[in-house]
Amino acid sequence: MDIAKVVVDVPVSATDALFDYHIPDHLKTVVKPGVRVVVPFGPRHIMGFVVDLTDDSDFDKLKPIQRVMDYEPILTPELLKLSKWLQHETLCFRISALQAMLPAVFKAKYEKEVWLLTEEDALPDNWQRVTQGREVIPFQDLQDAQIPDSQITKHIEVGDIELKYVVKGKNRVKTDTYVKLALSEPETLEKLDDISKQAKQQRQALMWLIDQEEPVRLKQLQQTLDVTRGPIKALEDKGFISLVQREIYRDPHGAEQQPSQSLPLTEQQQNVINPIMDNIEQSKHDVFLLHGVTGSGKTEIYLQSIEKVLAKGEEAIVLVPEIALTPQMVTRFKSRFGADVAVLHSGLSTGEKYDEWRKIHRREVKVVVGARSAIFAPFDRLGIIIIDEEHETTYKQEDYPKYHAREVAKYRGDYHQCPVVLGSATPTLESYARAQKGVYRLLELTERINQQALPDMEIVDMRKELEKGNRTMFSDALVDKMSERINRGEQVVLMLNRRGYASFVMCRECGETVQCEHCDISMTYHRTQHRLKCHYCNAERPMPDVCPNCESDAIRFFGTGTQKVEEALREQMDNARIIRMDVDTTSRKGAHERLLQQFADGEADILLGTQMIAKGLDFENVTLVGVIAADAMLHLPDFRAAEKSFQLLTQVSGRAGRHELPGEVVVQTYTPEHYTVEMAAAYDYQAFYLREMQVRKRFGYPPYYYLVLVNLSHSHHVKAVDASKRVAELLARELGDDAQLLGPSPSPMLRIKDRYRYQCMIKYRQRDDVESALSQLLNQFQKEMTQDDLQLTVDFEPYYFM
Ligand SMILES: Nc1ncnc2c1ncn2[C@@H]1O[C@H](COP(=O)(O)OP(=O)(O)OP(=O)(O)O)[C@@H](O)[C@H]1O
Ligand SMILES: [Zn+2]
Ligand SMILES: [Zn+2]
Repeated sequence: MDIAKVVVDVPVSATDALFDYHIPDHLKTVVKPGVRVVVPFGPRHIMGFVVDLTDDSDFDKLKPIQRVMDYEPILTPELLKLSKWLQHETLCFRISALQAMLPAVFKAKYEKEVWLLTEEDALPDNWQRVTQGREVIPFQDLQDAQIPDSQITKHIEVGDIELKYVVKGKNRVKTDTYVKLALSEPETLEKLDDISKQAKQQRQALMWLIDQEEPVRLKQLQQTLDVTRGPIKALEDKGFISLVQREIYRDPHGAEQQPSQSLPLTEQQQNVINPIMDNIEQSKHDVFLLHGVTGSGKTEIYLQSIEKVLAKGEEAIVLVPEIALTPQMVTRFKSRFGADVAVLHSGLSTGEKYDEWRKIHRREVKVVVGARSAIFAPFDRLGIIIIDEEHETTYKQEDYPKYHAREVAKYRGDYHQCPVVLGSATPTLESYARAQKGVYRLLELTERINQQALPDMEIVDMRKELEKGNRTMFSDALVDKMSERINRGEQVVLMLNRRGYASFVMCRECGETVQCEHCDISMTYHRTQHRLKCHYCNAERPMPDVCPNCESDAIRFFGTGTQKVEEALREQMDNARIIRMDVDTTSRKGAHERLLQQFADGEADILLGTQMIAKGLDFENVTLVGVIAADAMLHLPDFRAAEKSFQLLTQVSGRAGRHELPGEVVVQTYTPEHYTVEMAAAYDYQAFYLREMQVRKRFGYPPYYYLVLVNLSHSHHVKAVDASKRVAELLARELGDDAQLLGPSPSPMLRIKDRYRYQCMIKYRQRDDVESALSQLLNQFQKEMTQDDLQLTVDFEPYYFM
């Protein structure tokens, strides 16, 4: 086969096809599906992915592949196939789909290095002339010496060498110094007399090294024997030992964990795990919806299912929402499966992500715990996929490809014939409805472990507080209960529902608010820097002293930011020790973990934070949860507002009373009569589901209809309006009879970053009714998108409507 089908790195629809290239003879053994190549394209050379090999082409006179970029496939055949499916499902470019599956290192600028895994003399002469005693050599040196690609591939395949990508700049493969004997054991013993009897440390180090089978880390030697650098240097100078640089993995999660054993399951847990285990045993693919109240032991179900999968010699993917990917969560997996676990999340540096990916690619780990993109882990013997907190909206990617990890999981589960487990205390309506219809298999855990009761939820009507004359942001009930806990040495979690709230600046004289110059939104006041920031475009400016409109000095900030709550809290409870967690206090790397650790160590009484503290935390000593503004997001222009509020209230109350001590929750709200608040307080998921389904049915929203959102933006308002009309016309003409077109209408945030934004929403039941219309739309507007400033996106199953 001497023709390669290549997806080239040019994201415009005219090029979104496979291109045929001739494979020159010297690259025959190297070019395989899943490797990247450099190919001529017009006047340039560009990168492309080989996705297939073939003998025939409809074209004669094919151009040749210029060179290869990878010497082993970086994508499996399954993932290549999946990229095609993604392209079709999300209407993205194939190249975007392929790139979404790989760590950023493959997109970034990088250099290649060749690492010797064998003794130098095992390599042919032409290699030794290049290596010259080095264990790591720049790839360029091989090319300069004109070593053929086919030879490189061969040596990689037999394991003589390994090729590594080094991101240019800071992220290098990380190394450490190792010590090994330079001579054989008898030679060493023979020469031992060269070392003076006084040099005890040198002798001791040498004798210890003789007993080691492998080179050891210098640090380990120094620590074990308590020797300084001097004696080591002396041994090296005398030719007894050599020091070499070896690769080590960055370990973002620190030291070894205490091993943990599986717990004997409760009867409910046993009933729930049985069907999953059957699936694993029979290599069957079902989608399970594990609906379990908070603290019901869902994680233990995941752990024991994975154990079974590993025993079968297969692999597991566990998805966890980004903000729940706390050290606590990671520890639960690492302590059960030790070094078999890789962790992938956005907090890692490019280099760290690449390290973790490589462990998977080389099959050095069997379990991946990660955020959304971990769904693309390049395993080839997948035995289970678990999505914890399946209702989390972060599983949907907002950039191209706009995929939902749940759908990718189902694709991969079907491909590998293995179970997919979706877990949540508050499943999405979509998933629960599917379970009701029998599309998913419903598994329920209705009790907490040890029959611990779910914490009592008290609803406080803040309007009544105001009537009573309480003008603070804390109700009397909340303050009393907080003091009580602090006096008893227990801890409190306080959540400010920040969405929809912020501290904005307003003039009390004329009512002027300070808006961002580029976006339709009030700027947010940041007390520490005494500056105003826009949360959409990051624009900043100093806090004005006088109103820009009327020059009055009565300009103040309003609203409830976490900083402001913290101050109020300090005023009201002067003996309380408070840790605040929000975007400002957690922006530095590792800060998130450090704050949680401090709280776990009892260094604070109150953990105050935004949504980011609602999930996954499991602190023994927390007996009170307070929610400051439960309804803050009930009224957002989003048909999921009620569902999201219900989920958040349930999640955050689940943080209390998870262990011996009983828990309590205080929910402050201005709309206590709203069914969402009432039903969340009663922990009545069923009732909420039924009620909310009626609403969805009445207004024609998911799960009764599918949605697709067409967003467009332009820097000229008139052009944006004009384009929106033409988009709507095309859609009205081309959509199937059963699809409903709504719009065009201005987006709720009309302007962001100086761009005017419009949208059309389509409701449909059959994909056939929308697919060809949307493809045509993208094709027709392609030219305007590349040549004019128009941006147009199609978003299936949208989560973001602003
Ligand atoms: N079979 C068991 N026996 C004893 N303890 C258990 C058992 N299963 C789970 N636990 C413990 O119960 C606690 C709650 O379990 P877990 O965190 O798995 O619940 P969860 O349903 O995942 O909770 P959430 O959804 O709130 O995060 C944990 O401390 C866990 O170690
Ligand atoms: Zn802005
Ligand atoms: Zn004013």
